[in-house]
Amino acid sequence: MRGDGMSMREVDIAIIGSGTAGMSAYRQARKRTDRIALIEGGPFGTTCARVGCMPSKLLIAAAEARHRLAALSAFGIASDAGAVDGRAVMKRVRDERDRFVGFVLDAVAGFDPAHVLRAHAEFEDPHTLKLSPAMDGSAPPVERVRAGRIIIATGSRPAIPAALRAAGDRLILSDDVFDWQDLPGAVAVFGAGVIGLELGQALHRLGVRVHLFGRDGRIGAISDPVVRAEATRLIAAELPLSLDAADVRVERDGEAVVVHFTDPGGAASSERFDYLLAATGRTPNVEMLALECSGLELDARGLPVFDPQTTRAGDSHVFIAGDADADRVLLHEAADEGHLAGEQAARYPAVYRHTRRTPLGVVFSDPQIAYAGRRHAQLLADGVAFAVGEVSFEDQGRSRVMLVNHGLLRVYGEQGSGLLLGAEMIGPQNEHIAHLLAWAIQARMTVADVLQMPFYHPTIEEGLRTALRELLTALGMGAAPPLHCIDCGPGA
Ligand SMILES: Cc1cc2nc3c(=O)[nH]c(=O)nc-3n(C[C@H](O)[C@H](O)[C@H](O)COP(=O)(O)OP(=O)(O)OC[C@H]3O[C@@H](n4cnc5c(N)ncnc54)[C@H](O)[C@@H]3O)c2cc1C
Ligand SMILES: NC(=O)c1ccc[n+]([C@@H]2O[C@H](COP(=O)([O-])OP(=O)(O)OC[C@H]3O[C@@H](n4cnc5c(N)ncnc54)[C@H](O)[C@@H]3O)[C@@H](O)[C@H]2O)c1
Repeated sequence: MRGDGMSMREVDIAIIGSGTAGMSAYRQARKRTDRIALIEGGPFGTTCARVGCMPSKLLIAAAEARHRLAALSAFGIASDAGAVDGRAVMKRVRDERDRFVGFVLDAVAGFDPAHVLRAHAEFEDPHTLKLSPAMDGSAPPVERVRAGRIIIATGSRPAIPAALRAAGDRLILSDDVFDWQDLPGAVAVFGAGVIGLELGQALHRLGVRVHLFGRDGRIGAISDPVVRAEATRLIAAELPLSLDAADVRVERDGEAVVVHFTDPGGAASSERFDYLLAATGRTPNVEMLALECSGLELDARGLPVFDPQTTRAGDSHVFIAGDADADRVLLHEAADEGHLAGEQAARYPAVYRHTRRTPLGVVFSDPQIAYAGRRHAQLLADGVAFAVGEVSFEDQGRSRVMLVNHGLLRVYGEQGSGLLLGAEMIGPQNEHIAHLLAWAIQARMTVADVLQMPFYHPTIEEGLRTALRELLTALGMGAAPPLHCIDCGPGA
């Protein structure tokens, strides 16, 4: 503290944001120094537990439970169950969400209280952070923090296109959904990306009237046009989907939100909803950081230029981790980057490059959308010579047995080396197949190597084997498998 009325705390490392990345950074930095400030301006508990991964999966779990009932008659089982008690559904989502948040709060309570500052932080100069009251109004314990190293772990927030603001107080974000006391009657979901697809389908399956509006034909962050076409077909077969609607206009009519649009056939439509959910992407929380005072080089988006293998911004003493860097905005990547940033900041000026994990992403729609390794668009952009193998799940044995036989998986292998490069897919329980593939790619296995691994019968993984065999043939490294090969087991 300084004695001139300008209170200042001097630390080795200041971490801005105590989400997943910030907490992970704190744990690493704490191993090497006791002079730390972990500064949090919003609520503790992390985006993932409060309004992200966990509550969304709770809502999806309820929706899937009801959806399975619809398949019962096809198995010869009569059921008149399936009435949805919206209040009970949302109570379980909130209760379980609170339980997950409680675990995070317990972890924060275990941190040294002298390290934790409730305040909003922004740069005053490259080594000084100016503190102002936190979101809950609590006054910061000091006015400034002066730090040898600074970690930016400020997360992201929903990006809202101006045109959607016409919905006024009926415009909602994913954050709002998890505090609902009951399910609404009708919701227009804007954005057919990851959040729009997960929440839109879940609400539809819980009996809410949903219309999913996308843009430019994009769906679920899929880059492979063949997989995207299959995903569009499957989702459109279940709920109203407009990925290419033109002249979209939003207006309020009393308590209702009205969406006017022209469908690809040229027909003009208007539809009324209780709410408009904006799921139109997320933007990193950096513009309130006064980065212009940080001395950092910024890119065209105003984000610090950084190295993902060190998390270091340029050759500075500043590190950036999690959604704030807009690089890989996923939970396990935020945790990894926080770990890396904490370790590097503590070691600074000795900074070492680390190999990052193989990319892996899962959209918890049904069927699940997933990717592993390099995506189709990236392979094309990088000019890689690659071949493709694919399998449809329509006739895949185990998928048919379970009546989940929908979707398509495409795997990519490198010409010449036969290395497995990546995959994109929509299909049953594909979260597991995507993991297997990401692990194989990280282990630098060839397609032939993966085919040497055991495949149990009858499993959905046998579908992966079919795609890999086709890929091996397309690479010129193996004979075409016989149609319905019997050593694979029936329906493999
Ligand atoms: C609906 C939804 C579902 C999701 N589902 C999944 C999923 O299934 N799987 C998956 O991998 N990922 C999922 N994600 C993404 C995942 O939640 C994020 O990638 C991850 O939580 C980001 O963590 P973070 O530490 O970067 O940010 P956060 O957890 O948001 O932490 C940032 C913290 O910084 C604080 N802060 C910001 N600015 C300041 C400042 N100036 N001063 C002080 N404090 C500040 C904030 O208050 C916040 O506490 C989902 C996201 C959403 C929204
Ligand atoms: N299962 C998961 O891992 C999971 C779940 C949820 C969120 N997340 C993370 O959160 C991030 C943000 O999710 P998101 O769904 O908001 O972003 P997103 O980038 O996945 O999708 C946003 C979509 O909105 C569309 N869009 C933009 N403006 C529009 C408009 N005016 N009208 C209609 N469509 C419009 C875009 O074309 C895009 O398809 C994801 O990229 C992901 O990394 C992950």
